[in-house]
Amino acid sequence: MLKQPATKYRPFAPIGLQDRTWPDAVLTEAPIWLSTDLRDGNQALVEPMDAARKLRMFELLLSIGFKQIEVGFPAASQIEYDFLRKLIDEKRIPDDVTIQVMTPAREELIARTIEALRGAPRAIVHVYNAVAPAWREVVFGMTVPQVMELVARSVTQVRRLTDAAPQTVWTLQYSPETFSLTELEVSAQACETAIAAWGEGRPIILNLPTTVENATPNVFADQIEWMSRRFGQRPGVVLSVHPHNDRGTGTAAAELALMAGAHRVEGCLFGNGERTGNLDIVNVALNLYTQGVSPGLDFSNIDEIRATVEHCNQLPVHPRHPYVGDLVYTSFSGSHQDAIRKAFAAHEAGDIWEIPYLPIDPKDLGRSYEAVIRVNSQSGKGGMAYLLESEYGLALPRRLQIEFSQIVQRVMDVQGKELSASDLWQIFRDEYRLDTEDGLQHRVQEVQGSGIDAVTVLHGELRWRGEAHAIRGRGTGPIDAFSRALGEVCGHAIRVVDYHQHAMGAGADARSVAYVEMRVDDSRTLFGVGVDADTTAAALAAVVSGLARVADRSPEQAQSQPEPVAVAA
Ligand SMILES: CC(=O)SCCNC(=O)CCNC(=O)[C@H](O)C(C)(C)COP(=O)(O)OP(=O)(O)OC[C@H]1O[C@@H](n2cnc3c(N)ncnc32)[C@H](O)[C@@H]1OP(=O)(O)O
Ligand SMILES: CC(C)C(=O)C(=O)O
Repeated sequence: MLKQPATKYRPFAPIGLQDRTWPDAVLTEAPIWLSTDLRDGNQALVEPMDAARKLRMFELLLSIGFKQIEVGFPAASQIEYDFLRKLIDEKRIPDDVTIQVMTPAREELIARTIEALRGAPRAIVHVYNAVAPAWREVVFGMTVPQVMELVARSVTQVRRLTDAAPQTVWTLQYSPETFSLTELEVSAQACETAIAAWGEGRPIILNLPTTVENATPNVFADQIEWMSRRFGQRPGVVLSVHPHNDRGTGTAAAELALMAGAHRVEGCLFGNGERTGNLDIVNVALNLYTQGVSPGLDFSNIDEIRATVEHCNQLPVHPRHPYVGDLVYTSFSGSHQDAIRKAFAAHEAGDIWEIPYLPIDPKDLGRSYEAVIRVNSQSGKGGMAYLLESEYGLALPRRLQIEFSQIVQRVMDVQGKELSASDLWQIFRDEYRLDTEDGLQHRVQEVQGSGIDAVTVLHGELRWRGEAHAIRGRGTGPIDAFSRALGEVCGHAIRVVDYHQHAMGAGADARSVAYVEMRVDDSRTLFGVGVDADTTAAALAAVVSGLARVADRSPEQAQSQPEPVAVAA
C-alpha cells in the first residue's frame, strides 16, 4: 500500500448539480427490471453457461416474472446465436416478455445480431460503445466527434436493418458504456445522436451504466438526475441504469438512481456479473418489498432460485448474501435471540412485521423459522429456550432457563461448536434424567379430611437407584406427601418451592411436563423436570429428577458447588 495514494489515484469529481431533488424522493413503485444474467452475468463466468444451463436460467427468469430479459450476445459465439434461435424457433418467449440482445457498435456484429433475431415477435437491440476519456483515447483512439460518428453510423444501420423486418416490434437500447466515468455533456451528446439516428419519438432505452463503479452513489444519483432533466420527458425515451458493484455500493447506486429519475434497472440474480458483480436485482426488489412496495418479481421460493442460479453459474452464493444467504436469518448472539423470541411471542397474524433483527419475514421467501435462532458460545438463555420451545414444545420457566443455560454454556465451553435443537434436547434429557427408570411405580393416594384441614396420604412403590422401596407420606397435596416420603427413603430434606406445568403435544399423544423448583437439605434451589401422560405423575417424577441431580454430584462437586447450578434470584 502506498503512503500517499494521491500520487497514484484520482478522486472522483462531484457533479455540481444545483437543486437536486432525489434526496427527498420516495420509491413507491417497482421499476422495469431487465435481467442480464444470460449476458453480463454469463460473460463473467469462468465457464459460461452451456445451452442446457442457459435454458434453465431463462425459464427461471420467466418463473420469477421478468418481462425483459437480455438473452445474450448472439454475434459472440455459435452457442449464443443458437440459443437465441432456439427461443425464437421453439416459440419459448411468452407474449408479455421481450428479449434483448447486445452488440458492440461494429458493422458486422450488428448485422449478425439482427439477422439472429429474425422472426422474434418483439426485441430490444442493445448497442453500446464506451465514451469515457480513457476508452476514447486508449481503446478506440477516437476524438469526441469520431465517437458521435460511430454512434450515428451504428444506430442508422440498426434502423435500416430493423425497418426491413417489420414483423418484429423493435426497441433500440443505447448504452454509453462507462457513463459514470464520462463528462455528462459527452454522454448526453451520444444519447442525442442515438435518438436522432433512431428517430425522435420511437421507442428507445437510454441505459446508463456504472460500467466500473467509481464514486459514492450520490454522485451517480446526481448524474442520473442531470440526464433525467435532459431526457426524462422526451417521447419514447425510457431511462435505465446498469450499475456494477466495484465499490460494493451497486444496490445503493440503483436505488438512488431510481429516486433520481430512472425507471428501469438492469442487473443479475444475487449480483453475479463482471468482477464484483452486476447490481443484485433480488436485493433491490426485496428492499422495495420491505418498504411495502410490490416488486412485481416473485422470490417466494428463494432457496430453489438460489440452487438453480448456483447450478447455472457454477458459483456459490455467499452465506451472508442479503435475503438469501444460509445465515442471514440466523441469530447466534444472546441479546438478539432474546429480542427475537419476545417479539415472536408478541406478534399476531396480521400485525405489521416488527421483529427485531429480521428485516423481512423469512416465510415470505419460503424460508422457515427453524434457522432463525442457533445456539453457540455467543448465545444466551433466550436462544436455547426458543429452540426447545419451537422444536420440542417445552416452555421453560424463566429461572429454569437461567439454570439450564449455564449447563449448556459448560458443554459449549468444552465442545466449542454450535448446538442444534436436538443436541439441546439430549443435554436436557440427560441433565434432568428424563430417561431414568427411577420413580414412583404404583401410586395410591387419598385425601383425608376436608377444607383447610385436608391432607393427602400417598403410598406406593418407589424405585430409587435400582432398588424398590415401599413408601408412605402425608402432606398438603400429592407433591408435598411424596417429597416427604422420598426424603425419608433417601435421607434428605426436600422442599418444593415452586411448580409449573403445561401440556406438551396435542390430542391423544399429549403429555404433561412438570417443572419443580426445590431445595434439598440446605442447598440453593434447583429444578427437577418430569414428563408423563398423567399430570400428578409428571410432578412427582420432577421431584425425583431434582433429587437425582443432587444425589449424583461427586463429593468434590458438592464441595465446590453446593448445588448443581446456582440460580440467580
Ligand atoms: C460493458 C461490457 O460488458 S462490454 C463486454 C461485452 N461482452 C463481451 O465482450 C463478450 C463477448 N465478446 C466476444 O465474444 C468478442 O469480444 C467479440 C466477438 C464481440 C469480438 O471479438 P473480436 O473481434 O475478436 O475483438 P475483441 O473482443 O478483441 O474486440 C476489440 C475490438 O472491438 C472494438 N470494440 C470494443 N467495444 C466496442 C464497441 N462497443 N463498439 C465498437 N467497437 C468496439 C475495440 O476497439 C477493438 O477494436 P480493434 O480490434 O480495432 O482494436
Ligand atoms: C454496455 C453496458 C450496459 C454494460 O454492460 C456495462 O457498462 O457494464
